[in-house]
Amino acid sequence: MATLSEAYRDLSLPLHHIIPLDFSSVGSLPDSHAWLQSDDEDYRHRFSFNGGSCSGYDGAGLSIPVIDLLDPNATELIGLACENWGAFQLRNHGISRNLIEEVELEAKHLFALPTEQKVKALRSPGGATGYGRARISPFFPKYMWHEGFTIMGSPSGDAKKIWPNGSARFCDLMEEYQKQMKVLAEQLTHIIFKFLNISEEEKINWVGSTNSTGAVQLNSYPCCPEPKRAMGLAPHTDTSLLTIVHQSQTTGLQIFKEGLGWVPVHPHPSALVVNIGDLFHIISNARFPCVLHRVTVNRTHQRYSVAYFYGPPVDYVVSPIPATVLNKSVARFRSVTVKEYIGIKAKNLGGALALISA
Ligand SMILES: C=C1C[C@]23C[C@@]1(O)CC[C@H]2[C@@]12CCC[C@@](C)(C(=O)O1)[C@H]2[C@@H]3C(=O)O
Ligand SMILES: O=C(O)CCC(=O)C(=O)O
Ligand SMILES: [Fe+2]
Repeated sequence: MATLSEAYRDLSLPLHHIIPLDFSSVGSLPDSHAWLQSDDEDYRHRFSFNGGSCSGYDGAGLSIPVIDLLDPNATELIGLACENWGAFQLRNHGISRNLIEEVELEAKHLFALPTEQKVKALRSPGGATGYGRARISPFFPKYMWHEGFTIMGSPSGDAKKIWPNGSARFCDLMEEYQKQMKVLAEQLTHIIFKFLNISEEEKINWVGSTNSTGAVQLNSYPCCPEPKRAMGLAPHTDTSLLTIVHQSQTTGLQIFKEGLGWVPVHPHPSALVVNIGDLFHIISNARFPCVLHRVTVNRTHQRYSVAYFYGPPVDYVVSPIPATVLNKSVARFRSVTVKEYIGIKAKNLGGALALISA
């Protein structure tokens, strides 16, 4: 059984799309990081989303729902949020506040290190884990105001390069976080299957298996001298089945909603953000949108987030589930292995779903 890291092995990126800027050494926005509004809009159109205003938001406070996992109607509320928004915020999710705060603190320590120390764990061109720019960097004309650290399973190989004498605490916390996030992701997957009326026979046999895939991405968006012309994380959809995000108390995350434009996802101290990724979009036969999202930056507050990406084993064949196909009478996507889809997405990003449409 291939691993998630192996799925990325042949999808090599040039070093300039991996090495982040030394943000501490610049006092003004370099041209390489100065975006025109059209850079973002052009890209959004390539995802074939129509309507909505890109810059102005007049949604009168509308945003994704905040759902309590202990609510007796949680299944219905979560299912409707997936249909209407492709995302929601989740309270009473069962992950201890202490663990989340400790993981955020480790991320802050890591990103506060001098660049020469962080680049010791630079992601290699054919690698999947370690320090670097977002993988989507080559699809955009400008670089993002962002640095990331990707973890798949034990981060000890990368962490030891940064802290040769003491990486145990970082590693233990990241492993515990992945363990707990996996349980939550499985619980949400079961809830969503129930909402979709997926019967026992159709139930996907990998949920709860050791082969499901998970990855953690620590994200940092440093304070930016010209935030209006910079981009934290460019518009993208996640490749996962679903993604669970903890955001620090600094605004920046926005999701694109037809008719409304870019809608902010305000940090809620006790909530995690859950969003539908491409794989659930395929499985649900497009009943759930895979939500397009981006991150803006600001002048005074460094922003952090911790994203957990959950998906089936990489050899698993993903296709619209018959119960959901019935609703639309025809399957909108052909079958594809997760590994094959990762490869198509790495070459086509927003065009990947169109390339597997049936
Ligand atoms: C499992 C993964 C999803 C991700 C690629 C990765 O291998 C680890 C990093 C993830 C991330 C985080 C920032 C946005 C994103 C599009 C990217 O460039 O790297 C996602 C990737 C994804 O969802 O495809
Ligand atoms: O920083 C955030 O809030 C979102 C991060 C994100 O979209 C990602 O890691 O894929
Ligand atoms: Fe994302």
